[in-house]
Amino acid sequence: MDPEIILHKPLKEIVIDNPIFTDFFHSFHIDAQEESKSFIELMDQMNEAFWEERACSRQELTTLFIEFINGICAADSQTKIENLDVLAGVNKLKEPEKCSLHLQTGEITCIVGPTGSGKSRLLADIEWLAQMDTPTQRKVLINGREANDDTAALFGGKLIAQITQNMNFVLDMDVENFLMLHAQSRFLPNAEQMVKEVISLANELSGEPFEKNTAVTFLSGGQSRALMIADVACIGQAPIVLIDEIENAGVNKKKALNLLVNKDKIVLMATHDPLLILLADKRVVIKNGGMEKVIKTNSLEKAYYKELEALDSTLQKTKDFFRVGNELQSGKEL
Ligand SMILES: Nc1ncnc2c1ncn2[C@@H]1O[C@H](COP(=O)(O)OP(=O)(O)OP(=O)(O)O)[C@@H](O)[C@H]1O
Repeated sequence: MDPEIILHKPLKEIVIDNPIFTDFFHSFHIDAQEESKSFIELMDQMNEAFWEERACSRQELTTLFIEFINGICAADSQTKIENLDVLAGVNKLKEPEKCSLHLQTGEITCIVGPTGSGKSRLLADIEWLAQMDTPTQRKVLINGREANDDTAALFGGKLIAQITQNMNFVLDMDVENFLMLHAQSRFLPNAEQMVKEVISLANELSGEPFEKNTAVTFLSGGQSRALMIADVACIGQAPIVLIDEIENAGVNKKKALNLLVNKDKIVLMATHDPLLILLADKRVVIKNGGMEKVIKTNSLEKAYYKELEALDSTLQKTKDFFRVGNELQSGKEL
């Protein structure tokens, strides 16, 4: 964030990009949300009454604003997640794990392994910011440093978002109000616009569209997951997203992952789905509760993904054909 650029940017864009600036403008009674002038342009047109009311000079306010920008830059560099490491612990037999795991922002990593091998345990260790205090004795590092409650506190409870198969709502509220509540709790100045975007994205991800006034308790499993993914991507600011098996969730998996990765997050996903596995940048193989090896998706696998995608699309078309009550008559319908 360059102060020189911020000083010349329309105020309404500044607060959309970084809502925390709203506080600064608010304390000087400046309505930034509607202001298309830049800070410098605005200062140029202010009269004596403006400065008297605020008990400061143009020079003082500009200095304060630059200090505020620098403060945000310093906080940003502290709270920017670049990578996460899971240092090897032990498997279920208490033998040392064969490898550690390194995750980077903008990358998708899958966790693969047979049922019961320990995929969810690995996600739980990260969610827990394990420090050799779980059965696996793994240690989680964030940006190379031991993660603890203070690390989580730096993000105000927004460090990690989790999306699982068994997500149910118990809230008696419609989709729009639910999202609005979340957006407002994150102080997003463009909450209404963001809520609209989340609903439209969720409807793109889910096979069965829903309305903004649908009660969240009425959403199907797939619709809930689609809503959660769109919410995590757009409103939630967590830089680390853990996903436990979305393969049967009734969402457009590829779109969902692209959406999350475009927002520059670390995405780690336990899955049995070969499409998701090949869509990822790499995968960690779990055996007997231990990390066995990390495999980078190679070019052959990436090419094979295309073949698999064509098969998957045929399967999807077939599912859609039968689930709306069609029958095969001539054999040419599909
Ligand atoms: N290294 C370990 N040490 C001790 N217990 C472990 C270890 N890894 C996994 N476990 C335990 O093994 C059990 C099964 O693990 P988990 O539920 O993570 O498997 P999974 O691969 O997610 O299974 P599924 O594919 O069925 O969802 C859990 O009780 C988990 O706590």
